[in-house]
Amino acid sequence: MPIVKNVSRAVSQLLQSSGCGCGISIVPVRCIGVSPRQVASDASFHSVSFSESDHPRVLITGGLGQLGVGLAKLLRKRFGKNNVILSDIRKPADHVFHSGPFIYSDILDYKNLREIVVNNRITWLFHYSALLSAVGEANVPLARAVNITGLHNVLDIAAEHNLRLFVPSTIGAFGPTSPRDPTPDLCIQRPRTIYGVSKVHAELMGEYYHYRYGLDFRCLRYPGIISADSQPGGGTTDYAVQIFHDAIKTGKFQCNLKPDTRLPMMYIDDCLKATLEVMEAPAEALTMRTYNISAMSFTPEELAQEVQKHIPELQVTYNVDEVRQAIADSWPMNFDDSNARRDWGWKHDYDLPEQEIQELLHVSKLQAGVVAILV
Ligand SMILES: NC(=O)C1=CN([C@@H]2O[C@H](COP(=O)(O)OP(=O)(O)OC[C@H]3O[C@@H](n4cnc5c(N)ncnc54)[C@H](O)[C@@H]3O)[C@@H](O)[C@H]2O)C=CC1
Ligand SMILES: CC(=O)[C@H](N)C(=O)O
Repeated sequence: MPIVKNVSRAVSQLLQSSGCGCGISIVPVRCIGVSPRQVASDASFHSVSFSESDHPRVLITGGLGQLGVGLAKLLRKRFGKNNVILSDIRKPADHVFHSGPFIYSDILDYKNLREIVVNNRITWLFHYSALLSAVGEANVPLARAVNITGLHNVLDIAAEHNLRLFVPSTIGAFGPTSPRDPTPDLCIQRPRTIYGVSKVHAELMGEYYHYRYGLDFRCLRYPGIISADSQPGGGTTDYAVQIFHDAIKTGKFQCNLKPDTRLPMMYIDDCLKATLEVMEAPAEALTMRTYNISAMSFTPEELAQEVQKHIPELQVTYNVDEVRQAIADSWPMNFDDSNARRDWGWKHDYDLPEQEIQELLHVSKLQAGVVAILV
């Protein structure tokens, strides 16, 4: 399974593209929906949600976080710019606002969400809104509202309007009593964070709606996701993103986890690829509705060593955050994703060492850029 060498390609990619802030603008939406929730007790939604010859009409909730903008970019390439609507409760950066449709949507506002789905003839919904593990522990009532009540709104609207629904779960859906190395799809799940509890709830509710109402619910348990052009949203695995930003900006990085804390991780391109692939997979290929996906697994110390190959002057220190450390110690160290590989052909790209010559060329370009920034 994944060793630190496997991180090479992702590290190179991340360091190359590191940077990017968030500018902003606003698009208010009136709330005019009035009818009550309508999931009939005998409802059945087994038909496909759009004509196979058409592109899906996509809505992404919580789209301005670490993952949503990249997902929109990928989906717009595939389905057309105007078929993919990003939404959030925050103002989008200028470049995001100008890159395709954006709309305000608070997932706690059921009527507004339904209005958006109806008016835009949405057929696929990617539900990204959430409070992540560390910020969730800091504000449990809000995490409960967004991650659980918000999910209920999304599930009802998806069932009512026959949507194909993707909800990401996480390595955080497991806990200290789960097998940790590796963690299979089906095993004991007793997480000890509100984030983890809400994600187990999402997995179970989505599957229940699938079997009870025929909702086309699809769910992947993501590892910690590393990216360079988007900021992490307050999770336990954030260090693995922050190190790239700090390495480029200051040449110093203070890690809030112990150096030997091993967690499953994935480069963002692999994560988004998997998300699109599972949504496009024929229903008959899916023997389950919730799958682990895996790529690599490393510790802060191993990642730091890898980054130092590109930026030897990077100084790494450790100042452990007890809350995050306790969370990390209860999470999987390696993820077993053999079911995803078997059922719908999941295969990650970012773990193979690059051809030596490519790497050398890449590194020298990279070092030139880094020196220019640091001087
Ligand atoms: N980034 C990661 O490493 C991982 C992410 N995931 C899941 O993927 C999804 C996306 O993750 P990230 O982009 O990293 O999250 P993030 O925390 O960066 O972004 C979440 C977004 O949700 C929005 N949001 C909060 N309250 C909302 C509300 N009431 N209505 C609408 N939007 C609201 C926030 O404004 C934010 O832009 C989440 O569900 C997360 O649990 C799962 C595993 C790993
Ligand atoms: C792994 C996740 O779900 C997220 N990045 C977090 O650390 O909370």
